[in-house]
Amino acid sequence: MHRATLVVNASAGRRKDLQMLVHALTQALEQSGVQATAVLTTAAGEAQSIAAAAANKSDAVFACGGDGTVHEVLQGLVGTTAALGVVPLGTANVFARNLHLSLNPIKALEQQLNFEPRAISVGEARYITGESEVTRYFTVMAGAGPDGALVYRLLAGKRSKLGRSAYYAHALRLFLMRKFPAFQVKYRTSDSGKWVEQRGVSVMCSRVVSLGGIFSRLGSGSSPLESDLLLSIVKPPARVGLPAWFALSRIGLNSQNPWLEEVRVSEFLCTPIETNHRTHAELDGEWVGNLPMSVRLIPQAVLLLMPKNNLAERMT
Ligand SMILES: Nc1ncnc2c1ncn2[C@@H]1O[C@H](COP(=O)(O)OP(=O)(O)OP(=O)(O)O)[C@@H](O)[C@H]1O
Repeated sequence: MHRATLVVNASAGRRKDLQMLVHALTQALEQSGVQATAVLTTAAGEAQSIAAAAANKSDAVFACGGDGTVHEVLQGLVGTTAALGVVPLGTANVFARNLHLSLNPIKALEQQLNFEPRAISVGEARYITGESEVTRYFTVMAGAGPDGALVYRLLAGKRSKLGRSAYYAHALRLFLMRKFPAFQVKYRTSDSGKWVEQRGVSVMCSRVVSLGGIFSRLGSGSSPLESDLLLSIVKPPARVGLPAWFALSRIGLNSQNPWLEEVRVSEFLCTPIETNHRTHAELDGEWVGNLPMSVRLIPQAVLLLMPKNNLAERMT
């Protein structure tokens, strides 16, 4: 690695020492012989264009923030030759945890100086915003239903102030108390290639081993190295399906849950059934809008800094 850009979410987590930290991160790169540039965001959504502009002049672009920052930086890097790196400064840091990165930002950066770029597949979601179709990529998860409603309610600034435990408590209450209408889920199985139709009150498509905290077993067991998508569909009614999903996943009995279908797919499409009800969708923990949404896997879409040789297998 000769040149690296740090894209820093100036509002991630609850850091008061950000300026000093950015200086220390830049120094750590320079001391390793890497020419470093740091750019701080000034507004939500800006990390994407900063990363896209940095991609053609950097070997690696580090998303310094939480999963929302990784998500934005990813949008700017798909299809480029710059590798994605992560410096965890967020609240949940699910992607960084799944990469087995230290949660100490400097240590995480130093770890990745010994990593190598490896092409990974990413999810691609398409949905409508206003009049236009939007395409976005994800590395942690895509979901619709309760998790979409959760991130819709917990807007970014408020969420950061809440911290992890308050966030989980809020999530649990919302999942168990709110009404969630059924929507249609159409998916193509990765083994037979057949299209199957199902009704769901929640879909979750995870690309990581663990979503962390109370979500750790809900949509777990996938990896960014896998060449298909792991889809978890909770079947209606929500008042039975959602508590059963929470309870049985905690004790490792997902396979015994009659209200849960876990299937490996190459693509899926979620469409509302009741037009007077909105079903919220999220990507990597960021609210993106309402159903309909279609999702597929884009092979070898982006380079990710990963442990060398067999250490990478720890992600699977
Ligand atoms: N300068 C900024 N001012 C306000 N919001 C910003 C700024 N830069 C980035 N954001 C927004 O902050 C939001 C949250 O960022 P991020 O996900 O990185 O942190 P987090 O929520 O603390 O971490 P995690 O997602 O891991 O829990 C993102 O939606 C991003 O668009």
